[in-house]
Amino acid sequence: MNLSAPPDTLASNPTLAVLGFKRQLVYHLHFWAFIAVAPLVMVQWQQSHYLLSAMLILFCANALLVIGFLRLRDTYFLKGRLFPLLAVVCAAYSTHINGHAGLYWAYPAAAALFFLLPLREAIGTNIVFVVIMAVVSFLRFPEADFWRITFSLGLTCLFAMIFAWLVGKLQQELTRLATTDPLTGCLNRSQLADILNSQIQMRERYERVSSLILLDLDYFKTINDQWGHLAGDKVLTELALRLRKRLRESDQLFRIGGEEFMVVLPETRQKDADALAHQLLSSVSARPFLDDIKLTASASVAEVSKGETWSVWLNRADQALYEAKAQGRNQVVNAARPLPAIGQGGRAMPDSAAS
Ligand SMILES: Nc1nc2c(ncn2[C@@H]2O[C@H](COP(=O)(O)OP(=O)(O)OP(=O)(O)O)[C@@H](O)[C@H]2O)c(=O)[nH]1
Repeated sequence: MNLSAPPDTLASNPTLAVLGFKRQLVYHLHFWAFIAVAPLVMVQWQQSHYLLSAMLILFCANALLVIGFLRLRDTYFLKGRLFPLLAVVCAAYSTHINGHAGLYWAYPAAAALFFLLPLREAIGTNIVFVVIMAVVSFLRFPEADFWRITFSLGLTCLFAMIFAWLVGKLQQELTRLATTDPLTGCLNRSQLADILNSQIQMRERYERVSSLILLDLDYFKTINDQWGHLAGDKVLTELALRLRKRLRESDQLFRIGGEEFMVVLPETRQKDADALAHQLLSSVSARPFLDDIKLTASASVAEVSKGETWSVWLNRADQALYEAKAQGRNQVVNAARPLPAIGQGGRAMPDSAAS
């Protein structure tokens, strides 16, 4: 059996990258725990500690299953629940029968729990663990040792908890930075394919139809030229605020280019998306930006069609936006619906002809 780590492949988006790192962490923890514990099965057996030996066999079997499932099925066997349970029970029982020789295993076990379980579960499990170890130490060792063990194990848990909490925060912050545009706080292109694909799946599986709107400011270059880049930035920030104000919580707002935005509207038909696009354009033109910068925008609307890929869907919207610009700007154009595929390729049909 090949026990090397699963291959590192480049993740297609930041969320998948974080999941990939977690997978590697779980894999390595189980792998090295297996290497460390497997010889102890024999040692405990030779010392006639059959129950402990059986528990360690279970621990090793679980480690092998987790490693195997990660490699072969890309899933996390029992979500790692057996590792903490067995580690806690084995460490406590081993301390009870082996004294200090068993106690040493409590420290790596306590730290490992923070990397395998969600933070709250790890804290709860470690509290139970420290209490069990305190009881075992109280029964097994002199009082001075009981205090030393309880406090040193408690401190180990505390340090591991702080570290795991900070790593979790760092992961969240890095994911946020990698998936959002720093100027406007909108989503950036990194998750665009995944989010459009999930809407396509809703369409294919449940007939739940989504639409998207592309919105692009008109003659934005002149704003930069006339008022400066900083004013241009402020206009973009205010635009994102105005758009967000009009959208629902479930809608997703992307900044996909300099002054181009995209809104993904789950469970929204073309007709409703078109009405919303008109309202968004009104929210741009109704009031000047930064008190006296008057602006308009152009938009396109595209409802997802059966069988199309996200790039075809986005491309149809792009073409319609191009038309809105070409037809004089400050207007909404509905994307052409694709014709049903004949043989290899279907051609797009204008919306008016489709309806
Ligand atoms: N201030 C600012 N300007 C940006 C940013 N990103 C892109 N731009 C500018 O946006 C302008 C886009 O210009 P064009 O693509 O010609 O589009 P436009 O002037 O809006 O013209 P139409 O789209 O054809 O109506 C360029 O001048 C870019 O420099 C940004 O983050 N901040």
